[in-house]
Amino acid sequence: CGGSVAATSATSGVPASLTSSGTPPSSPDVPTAVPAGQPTPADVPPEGAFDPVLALMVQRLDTADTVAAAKWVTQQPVTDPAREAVVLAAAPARAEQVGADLDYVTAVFGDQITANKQAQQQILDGWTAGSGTPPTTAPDLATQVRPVLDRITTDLVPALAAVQDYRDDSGCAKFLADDVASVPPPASDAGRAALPTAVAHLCDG
Ligand SMILES: O=C(O)C(=O)C[C@]1(C(=O)O)C=C[C@@H](O)C=C1
Repeated sequence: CGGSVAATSATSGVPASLTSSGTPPSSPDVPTAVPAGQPTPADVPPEGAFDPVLALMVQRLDTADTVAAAKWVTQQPVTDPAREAVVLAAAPARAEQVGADLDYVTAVFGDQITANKQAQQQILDGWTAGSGTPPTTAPDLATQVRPVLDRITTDLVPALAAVQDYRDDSGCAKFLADDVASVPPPASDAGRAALPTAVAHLCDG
């Protein structure tokens, strides 16, 4: 017999399920619950809401010169994972004390460390490149510098608790940008360059 390979007859089963769709929903003459056409004003934090947070972030960035000096003199790398773990444990511990949001505090402190490293690196790169005079002495990191950072943690966490409810405001990012531009900035070029990193997670949107 002829060995035909292809099926030749149309299947008799008709896909009936596709034939009954396609009726559009009736046009919506039903009244809507929310009046249309009203622009929603942006939810904006109160004036100066982020000022205490920003002041502490600036203080923290202002430590970068001293931290960098200590690292230059003792020839330590910028990144100290063990110390980062200490900072990133202390911040949520403080958050639990003051009722701050743990995820918010952790995200913001991650940014503080990144920003501090960014500033330190810029300062160290400058010394390496021969701009400015590198230090020959520096305060001790463990006994003189890190206690300052620890004190800032103690203060920054409750300051974050005070603003955490504004982070979802539709006007948060714009308001924050204006606030950042209006507060006294970090003292050094490196600190000023790192400030956007420090504030990166203050607003969600
Ligand atoms: O304590 C240090 O050694 C710092 O450089 C400061 C800091 C911080 O921002 O807390 C930044 C980078 C290090 O990896 C650890 C901590």
